[in-house]
Amino acid sequence: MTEAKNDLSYPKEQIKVLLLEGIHPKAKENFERHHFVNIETHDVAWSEEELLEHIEDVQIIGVRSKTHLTKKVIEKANKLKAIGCFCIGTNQVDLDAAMMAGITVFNSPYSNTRSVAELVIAESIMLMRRIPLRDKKAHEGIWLKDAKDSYEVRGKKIGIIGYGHIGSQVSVLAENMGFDVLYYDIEPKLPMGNATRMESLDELLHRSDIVTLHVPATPGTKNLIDTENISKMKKGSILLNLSRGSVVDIPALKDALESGHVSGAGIDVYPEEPESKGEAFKTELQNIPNVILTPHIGGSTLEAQYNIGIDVSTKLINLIDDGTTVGSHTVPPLNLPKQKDAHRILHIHENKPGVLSEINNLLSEMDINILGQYLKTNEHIGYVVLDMDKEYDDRILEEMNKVKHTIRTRILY
Ligand SMILES: NC(=O)C1=CN([C@@H]2O[C@H](COP(=O)(O)OP(=O)(O)OC[C@H]3O[C@@H](n4cnc5c(N)ncnc54)[C@H](O)[C@@H]3O)[C@@H](O)[C@H]2O)C=CC1
Ligand SMILES: O=C(O)C(=O)COP(=O)(O)O
Repeated sequence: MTEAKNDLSYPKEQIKVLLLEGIHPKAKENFERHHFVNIETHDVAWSEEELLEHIEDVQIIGVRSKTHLTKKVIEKANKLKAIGCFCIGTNQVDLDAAMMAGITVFNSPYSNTRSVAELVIAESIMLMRRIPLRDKKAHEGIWLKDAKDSYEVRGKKIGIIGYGHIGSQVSVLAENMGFDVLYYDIEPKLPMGNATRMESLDELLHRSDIVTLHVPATPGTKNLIDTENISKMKKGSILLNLSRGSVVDIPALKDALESGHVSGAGIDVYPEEPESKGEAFKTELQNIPNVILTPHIGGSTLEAQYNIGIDVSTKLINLIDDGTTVGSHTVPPLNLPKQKDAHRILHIHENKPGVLSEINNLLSEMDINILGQYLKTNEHIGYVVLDMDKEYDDRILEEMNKVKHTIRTRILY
């Protein structure tokens, strides 16, 4: 067990906020409006070495999809209270390490959903009409006017793999465009509109004219679309991947595009992606006809980035101000009322028997009256919040920290 960490409710100017990867300025503005002053921003992602060098004084870090917060970084981040993923994916953070260090991790689960879904529809039409080739030729001064291999999307089958926030939003837009929508998810999901749930991935692959991926990066989705599954796709069908680079086996897709088994692809995410804007980029899919390659910009619209900036910074500010963890992927989610005439103890501990009774005994021995008590646990850790009506006394923090299995204690006063 690591040593428990103490945090007092100290002035906000001492809280260092580090925002990486060009997070929208609205986030910084929001922190400033809430009296945070020590905010450092950078337009690029940081490497593990850079993080290891600077993470020790950081209390709040904001990243997008490129900065990897590994176990090694988290173990060095002694003061870190919270990580904000200013995006949907959280796979760039070692969530288990963060949880066991009592670090709250937030993301923005809906703010760029629509942006991704719109791009899926746009690319579906562009690829069904073989626009990449005709666009290239027109730029080269060649008038390629014909209807060869060009189809409407109306009446075609779009197969959505992963029917979560983005997949179901694609479903609604696609149906409105006249697509016949099929979907497959490992969880039971109700259909939107007239969409049809497929019993198996195989069934979806066999039936779809366009297959679009909207699953997270997990061990279960690694190379989900490999040679075997590509061979189950309809001849001449199209593949879209705007989810994560790990989901598609790129050499297998390249072979299928070259053989014509897959007639087009829209790829936004790659197994290896450059860290920052303007860097060189290489993929085996370059210069293959009817392939749209985009630099991981599915969620990159001004609307989405603005909304994400406000959403995640607000969650981080609420955590600091009153301990609220709603939306957390690590510390159990608690929605807390504002403190009123009380000090608040926030205690994160390993979820082992006896912790709560030890805390309650301790408080009663110290003659502390509890005005409100809130608790949420998950399989590994517990989060208990106690409002007390007593003058703040340094000993409380010290004693709370001695409670067995304590990970972190913070007091707001
Ligand atoms: N290109 C970009 O800029 C963006 C990419 N993304 C990616 O899109 C992913 C999906 O986002 P959301 O829809 O918001 O996530 P979500 O969590 O709402 O939905 C994911 C769905 O995938 C399902 N799923 C998981 N494993 C599966 C499997 N093996 N087969 C079938 N279904 C499976 C889940 O049950 C869930 O319903 C994110 O995890 C992120 O990686 C998200 C936003 C922007
Ligand atoms: O929201 C996500 O998961 C994304 O993939 C978008 O990532 P980004 O913020 O553009 O680095």
